[in-house]
Amino acid sequence: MASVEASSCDGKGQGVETSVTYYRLEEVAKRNSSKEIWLVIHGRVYDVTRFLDEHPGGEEVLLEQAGVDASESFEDVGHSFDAREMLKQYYIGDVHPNDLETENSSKLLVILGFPHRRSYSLRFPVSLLHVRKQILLRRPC
Ligand code: HEM
Repeated sequence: MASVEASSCDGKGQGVETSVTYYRLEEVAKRNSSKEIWLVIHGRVYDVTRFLDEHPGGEEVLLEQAGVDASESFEDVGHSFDAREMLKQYYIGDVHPNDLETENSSKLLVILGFPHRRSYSLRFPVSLLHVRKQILLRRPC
C-alpha cells in the first residue's frame, strides 16, 4: 500500500490537496473471502465487505469477483446510475500505477486490433511502413 499526496485545481484558481492510497493487485487478491472482500472496478479498489448482505444482486456474485478486477462483470450487468453512485461509499483507493500499466497497455493493443502481445512488435512497424508507402504513392509530384 502507498499513499500519495496530489494537488489539483478546483476551478477557482485554488489548489485542492487530495490523498490517494494505491494498492497492488496482489494485496487486493488476498481480500477474497466473506470476512474481507475487495474488488477492482475501472482501476479503483472497493472494500465491499459490509455491502455483501445488502447487494441487490446477491452476495454470491460479489464473492465470485472477490479479490479480482470485476469491471467487466459490473458492466455486463448494466448497473444503474444509482449503483454507480453507491460505489463511492466503498472506495478505498486506486490500483497502483505499475499494475494499471499492464492492464491499459493490453487494452490499447486490443483497441488497435492486436490480439496478442507477441504480434505487436512485428505488425506495428509493418503497418506504419504500409501507411507511409500509401501516402508517398498518392503524393502529387
Ligand atoms: C460495489 C460494487 C457494486 C455495487 C455498488 C452494486 C450495486 C447494485 C445495485 C444497486 C443493484 C440493483 C440494480 C441497479 O440499480 O443497477 C445491483 C444489482 C445486481 N448486481 Fe451489483 N453492484 C456491485 C457489484 C456487482 C458485481 C461485481 C457484480 C458481478 C456480476 C454484480 C452483479 C449484480 C447483479 C447480477 C444484479 C442483479 C441485476 C438484476 O436483477 O437485474 N454487482 N447491484
